[in-house]
Amino acid sequence: MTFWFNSIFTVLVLLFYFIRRIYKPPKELDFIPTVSFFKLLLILLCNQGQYEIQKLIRESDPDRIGLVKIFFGGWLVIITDIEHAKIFLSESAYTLPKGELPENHLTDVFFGKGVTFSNGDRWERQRKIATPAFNRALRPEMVGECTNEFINLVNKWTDKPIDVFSLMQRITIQILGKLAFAYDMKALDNLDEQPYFLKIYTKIIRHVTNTPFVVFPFLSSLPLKRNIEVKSLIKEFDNFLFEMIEQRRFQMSKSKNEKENTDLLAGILEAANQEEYNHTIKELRDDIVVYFAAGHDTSSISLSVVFYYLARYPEVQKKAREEAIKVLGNTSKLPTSENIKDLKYITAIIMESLRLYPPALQILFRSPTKPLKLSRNITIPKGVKTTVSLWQVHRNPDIWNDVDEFIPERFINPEKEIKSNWVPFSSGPRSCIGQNFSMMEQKVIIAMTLLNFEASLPPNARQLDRIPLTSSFMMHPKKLDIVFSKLK
Ligand code: HEM
Repeated sequence: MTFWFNSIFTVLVLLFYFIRRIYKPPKELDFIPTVSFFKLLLILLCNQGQYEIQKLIRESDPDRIGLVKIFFGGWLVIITDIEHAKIFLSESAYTLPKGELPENHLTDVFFGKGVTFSNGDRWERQRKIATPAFNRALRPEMVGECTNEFINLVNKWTDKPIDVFSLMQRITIQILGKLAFAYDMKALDNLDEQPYFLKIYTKIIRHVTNTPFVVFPFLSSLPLKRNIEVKSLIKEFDNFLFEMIEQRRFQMSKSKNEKENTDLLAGILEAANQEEYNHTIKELRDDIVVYFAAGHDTSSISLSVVFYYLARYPEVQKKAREEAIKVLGNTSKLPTSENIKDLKYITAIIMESLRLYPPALQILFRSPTKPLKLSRNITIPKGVKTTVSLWQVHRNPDIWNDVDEFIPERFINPEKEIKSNWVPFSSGPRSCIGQNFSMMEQKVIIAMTLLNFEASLPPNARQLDRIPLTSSFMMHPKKLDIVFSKLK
C-alpha cells in the first residue's frame, strides 16, 4: 500500500514539476500578460469556437498594454495593438524572419518553402519573380467569364439554402485555375461533387491544421496511421501539380504568343528558365502549393462574409446592386479594370467584412534576430516567437467606433489613418502579394452576382447575429447557408 502511495505521489510530483518547467515563461517575458493555457485548452476541447478564444485573449490584457503571451507548445507573443503591429510589420524581412517549423512537421512537408514560408534571399527571389507575374494575371474580364459560369451553376440551385463557403470555394478555385495556372479546375461544372483537386486539398488541410498537431508538432513525426495517410494524400496532390506544370510547359513551348501566356505560372516558368533564378522543380512545386492555398481559401472566406452581410442587411444589398447596375448596366457585360475602380460602395462592403472577419486571423509567427523595440517600454527579446492578431487589432474599441457593427460607410473615402489601421492583408515587406488580385476578383463576383440574384438568410437563420466559426487557426465559418433567388 505504502509502496503504491509513494510511487503515485512521486509520479504526480514529477509530472507537476515537468509541467511547471515547460509552462513557466522565460523571465524576459514577465512584463507581458499571460493567456491562461487551461482556459484556452478548455475552449478548444469544448469546441466553443473563435469568439471565445478571442474574448479570452482580450480579457487577458486588462491594462491594454497591447500584447499577450500564450503557451502553445512553446511561448508565443501575440501583438494586439495596431501601433505595435505597424512597427512590427514594417521591420525588414531579414531581421524579422518567419519562424521555421521542425522538419518532418506535416505543415512543412505540405507547404515546403513556398514564398509564404521562406526567408532571406530565397524569399526575395521568389517575391521578385511573382510580383510582375501577379500584375499580368489581373484580368477582370476573365474573372467575369468565370462568374458567368458561376451564375449558371447557382441558377440550378435557387430558392434553397446552400453552404456559401463551399460555393465560394468553387468560384475562387476556378478563377485561380484560369488566371494563375491557365488550367480548368472544372469546379463549376456541377454541384453534386466536390472537384477532385479541392477534395484532396481539404483533407490535407484538415489534418495539418488539427489543433493537437499544431500545439505539439512532434506528433507529426510519430508513425501514426493518420500521418501516413496525410503523406500519401500529399503525394497524390503533388502528382497532380507536376502534371499541371508539365502541361503548362508543353503549351508554352507550342505558343510563343505573349497574350496567351499572362498567367502566374507562365510568369514563374519563364523566370525559372533564367539562369539567375535557377528554380528547381521542388521550388516550383512549393510556390504553387502556396499560391493554391493562399489564393482561394482566404478569398472564399471573405466572399462568404460579404454575402452573409448582404443577406442580413437588405438595404445594403439594394444599394450595392444599384451601384452594380450603374457601373455595369443591366446586361451581363464583362467588367473592365475601369469599371472595377467605380465600384466604391462594393469595395467598402468588402473592406468592412475583412475588418470584422479577417480570413488570416493572425500572421505566421516571426522570430526577431535582434531585440525589437515596439515602444518606449516594450521590447520583444531576440528569438521570441511573435505574431500579430489581425482579429484583435480590427476589433479594438479604442480604435474603431461601434467596433462590432457592420458599417461599410466608414470605408467610403476613408481617412489615411483609418486605412492604415486596416490590415487584413498585413502590411510591410511581407504583406499579401495577392491583395489586388483578390480585391479585383471579389468586386467582379459580387457585382455580377447581385445583377442576377437576391441573397437572403434561410428562415431558420434570420436571427443569426454573427457568423458561426470553428476554432481553427484559419478563420472558417461553420456551415453558413445563404439562399439565392433569381431577381424578378
Ligand atoms: C481576402 C483575401 C486574402 C487575404 C485576407 C490575405 C491575407 C494575407 C496575409 C495576412 C498575409 C501575410 C501572412 C503572414 O505574414 O504570415 C498574406 C500573405 C500572402 N498572400 Fe494573401 N491574402 C488573400 C489573398 C491572396 C491571394 C488571392 C493570393 C494569391 C493568389 C495570396 C497570396 C499570398 C502570398 C504568396 C503571401 C506571402 C507573401 C510573402 O510572404 O512575401 N493571398 N496574405
